[in-house]
Amino acid sequence: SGKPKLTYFNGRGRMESIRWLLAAAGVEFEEDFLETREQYLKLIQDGHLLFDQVPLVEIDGMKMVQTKAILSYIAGKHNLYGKGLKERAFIDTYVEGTTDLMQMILTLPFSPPEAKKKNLPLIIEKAKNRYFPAYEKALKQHGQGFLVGNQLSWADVHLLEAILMVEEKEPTVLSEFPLLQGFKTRISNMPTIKKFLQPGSQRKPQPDDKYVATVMKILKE
Ligand SMILES: N[C@@H](CCC(=O)N[C@@H](CS(=O)(=O)O)C(=O)NCC(=O)O)C(=O)O
Repeated sequence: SGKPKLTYFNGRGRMESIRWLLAAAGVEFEEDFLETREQYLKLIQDGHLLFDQVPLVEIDGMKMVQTKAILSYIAGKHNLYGKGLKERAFIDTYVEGTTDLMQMILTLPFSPPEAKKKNLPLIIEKAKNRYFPAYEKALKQHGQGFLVGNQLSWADVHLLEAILMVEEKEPTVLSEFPLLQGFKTRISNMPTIKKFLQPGSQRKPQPDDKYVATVMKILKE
């Protein structure tokens, strides 16, 4: 069908940033949800998972794995990777920061209850005192509507995803960051992103116990 095909569990995990970026680029995609360990083992036996891991994205005749490689490919293909080496370097830097922040949140549901209780406040503290101040400063210094250059990039999409994810845990997290508040409104209202934020889109809900149990069952972790 020509549309990229995403193979992953029916939940956010590492694949959610790929859904965001494809949606922001206005690219329709199909999804294959892993529900059983047999499905996962068959992908491995058929030689589709280079490192026996998902996300798997079939795109342009390639079976891509490794989330960052997939995201970079999509960003490069859809003009979301800036203009030139320096803009791309800034985008990579900003994306690594939001990756570090989102990775903390991603692992929460798979942590034991006492770790969850301890780590959530630490994540909010890092968001408020390390990550969001950095992006507030970046927006202030760049003085444009976007983090890099004068157009939407992978960095903007990734930061919006991270802001919404932290707000799900702490709704007032942007109260000290006026530029990020404006950024959130501006980027959320871009047509392709606005559409992805509407109910009924392929955006996934927060992970619940069922999701965690399914992933553990499939991966036997
Ligand atoms: N660096 C890889 C890591 C992928 C990864 O660890 N995937 C997990 C599933 S999840 O963490 O995304 O939920 C997996 O397939 N684990 C199976 C295994 O590592 O044997 C990426 O970014 O894609």
